[in-house]
Amino acid sequence: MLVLPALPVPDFWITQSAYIGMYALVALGLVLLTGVAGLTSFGQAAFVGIGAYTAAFLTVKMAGSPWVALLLGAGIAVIAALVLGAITLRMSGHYLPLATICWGLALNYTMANMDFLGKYDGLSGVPTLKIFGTDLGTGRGLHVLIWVIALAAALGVTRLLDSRAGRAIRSIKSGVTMAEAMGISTFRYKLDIFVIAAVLASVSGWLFAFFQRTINPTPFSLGKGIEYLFMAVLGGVSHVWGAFLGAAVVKLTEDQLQVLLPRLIGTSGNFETIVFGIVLVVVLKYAPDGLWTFAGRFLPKTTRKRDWQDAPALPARDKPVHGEPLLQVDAVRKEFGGLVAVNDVSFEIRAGDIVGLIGPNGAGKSTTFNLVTGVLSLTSGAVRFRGETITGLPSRQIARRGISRTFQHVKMIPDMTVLENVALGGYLRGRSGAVRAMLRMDRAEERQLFAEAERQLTRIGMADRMHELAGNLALGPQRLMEIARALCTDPSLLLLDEPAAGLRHKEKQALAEVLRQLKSEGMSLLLVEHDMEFVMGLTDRIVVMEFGTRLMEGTPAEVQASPAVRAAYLGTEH
Ligand SMILES: Nc1ncnc2c1ncn2[C@@H]1O[C@H](COP(=O)(O)OP(=O)(O)OP(=O)(O)O)[C@@H](O)[C@H]1O
Repeated sequence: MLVLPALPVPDFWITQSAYIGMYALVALGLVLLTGVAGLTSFGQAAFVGIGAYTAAFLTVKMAGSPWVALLLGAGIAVIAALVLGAITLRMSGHYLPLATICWGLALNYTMANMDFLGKYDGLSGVPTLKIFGTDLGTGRGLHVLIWVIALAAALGVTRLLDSRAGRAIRSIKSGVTMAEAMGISTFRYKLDIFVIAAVLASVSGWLFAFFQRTINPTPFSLGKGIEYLFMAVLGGVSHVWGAFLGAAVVKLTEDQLQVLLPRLIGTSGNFETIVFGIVLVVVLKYAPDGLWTFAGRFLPKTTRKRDWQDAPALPARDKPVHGEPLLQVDAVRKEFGGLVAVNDVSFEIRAGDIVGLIGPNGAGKSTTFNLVTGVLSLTSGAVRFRGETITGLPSRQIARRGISRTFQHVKMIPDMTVLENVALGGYLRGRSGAVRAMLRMDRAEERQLFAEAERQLTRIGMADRMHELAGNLALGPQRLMEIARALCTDPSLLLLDEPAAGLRHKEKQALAEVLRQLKSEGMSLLLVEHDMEFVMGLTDRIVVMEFGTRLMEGTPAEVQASPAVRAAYLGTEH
C-alpha cells in the first residue's frame, strides 16, 4: 500500500485506498476493544469526530499547526475516553453497548449544535498537510502518510497483544474472575484499550480532516459508528488484519452498491445498508470469526521461537517456614439473601499442609473457597494470611499476597497456547505495560516469564505440550495447566477447586502424583474435592462441611471412621 501512489494507478484507486487506511485505523481499535476484550462499542465514530473537529477548528479558526491539532485531538480523545470509560466500562452485558450508543449520540449532537464548530454545516477550508516543507496535498502524498500510520498502528497492536499486557487484555473476554485471581486489574486494562481505541479513532479523524478538507457532523454519526463495528466484525473482529480486510470489503462494496442498487431499484437511497445487514447475518452465521478466518488459512502457521533458555529467573517471594500458621479462617459467614451458604466456619492451614475441604453437594465448599480468595465478600468473620488480615480485599490483592487458585470449571483462554496461558500466572512478577510492549522494550522480561512458564509446565509434566492451543486440550491436561498457571504466580498457598472432577482414572493418578510432588517441595494446599479416594490418599487433614457448617475436622482416618460424616454423605440423620 505504501508504494501504490508510485504506481501508474488511477487517482480513484488512491482515494479508495486512503479511505480504507483511515477506516482500518478505527476498526483496529474495535478489534482490540470488541474482538479481543469483548467490549462492544457503537460510539467510535464520535472519537473520529473529535480528531477531525480539533484539526479543522485549530487550523481553520485559529491558524494553528496541524501537528499540534494531532496531539490536542488525541489528548481530548484520551480525556473523553477516560471519563466515559470510568462511567461505562464497569457496566456489563447489554448495558455497555447501550451506553456507547448514548455517548456516541451525545458527542455527535454536541458537534452538530456548537456555533463555533459550524453546526450542521461544519467547517471548511482545512489546509493541506506539509511535512518538512513538502505539501502532501489530498492525494498520493497524504495516502502514504495514512498508510504509514495505519501499518504502524497495526504493528503496535500486534506487539501489544503478544505481551504481558496483551495476555491480560485477552483474558478479559472469558470473564474477569480468573484474570483478577491472577492479580490483573481488569478494569484498568479495559480503560487502557478504550483509550487506545479512542486515540486510533481520533488520529483517523485528524487524517480525515486533511483528506476531505471540509467536515460536518454526518461522518461521525451513530450510523457510521455501526459501520465501523460492521467492518471489524466482517473482517474478523479478533484479528488485527481483519480490520484492514473489513475496511476494504465495506468501502469497495459500498461504492459499487451505491451505483448498482439505485439502477436496479430505480430510485436512489441508502439501500446498501440493507445489503450490509443481510451480509452481516450471513457472515455471523457461517463465519462468526469473520472473513479473515478464510484469508488466514493461507498464511504459514508459526510457533513461538524458544529463545528464553538463558533468561534469568524471576524474583521469588520469601516462603513460609514449615509449620508456620499460614491461613486462618475465623468464623466466616456468607448469606445469599435468606440462605446461609457458609455458617461461621473456622479452620487453619499451616505451611506444608495439604488440607481437604469435603462435603455433600451444596455444603458450601466452593463458597468458602471464594470467600478465602476474595471472589465473594464475607457477611461476617475474618480471614488472615501469614498474620495479615485479608478480609474484604479484592482477589487480585489476595493473589499479590501469595494465594493462588484453580477453578471448579476450568477458566482459560482457549485461543492462547498452553505456554501463554501459564505465563498469564506470572503477571504479577512482571512490570511491563502497554507502551513498553508496543515499543518492544519488554522482550527481556517476556523471556523471563516464558522461562518460568516452561519451568512450571515441566514441573507438572506438560512441557511437551506448551505450544498447543489450550482449547484443544482434554479436560485432564487443562486442569494440570491451571495448576501450572497457579504455580507461576509463585504462591505460598495453592487452592484447588475440585481438581479431579471429570478426570479419568489415569489422569487422577497423574494429578495425585503432581500434588504429592508439590507437597514434598513444601507447597501448602487446600483442596475441595468430591472424590473420596483421591482426598483420603493425599491430605493430612480434612475439614468436612454440611449445610454450610463445619461438621468435623480430623485426619483422613478419623473422617473415614466418623458416623456423622457417613450419615451426611448418605443423607441420613446423625
Ligand atoms: N451466588 C449465589 N447466590 C445464591 N446462592 C448461592 C450462590 N452460590 C452458592 N449458592 C448456594 O449456596 C450453597 C452452597 O453452595 P456451594 O457451591 O458453595 O456448595 P458446594 O459445597 O461447593 O457444592 P458442590 O459440591 O455442588 O459444588 C448452595 O445452596 C448454593 O445453591
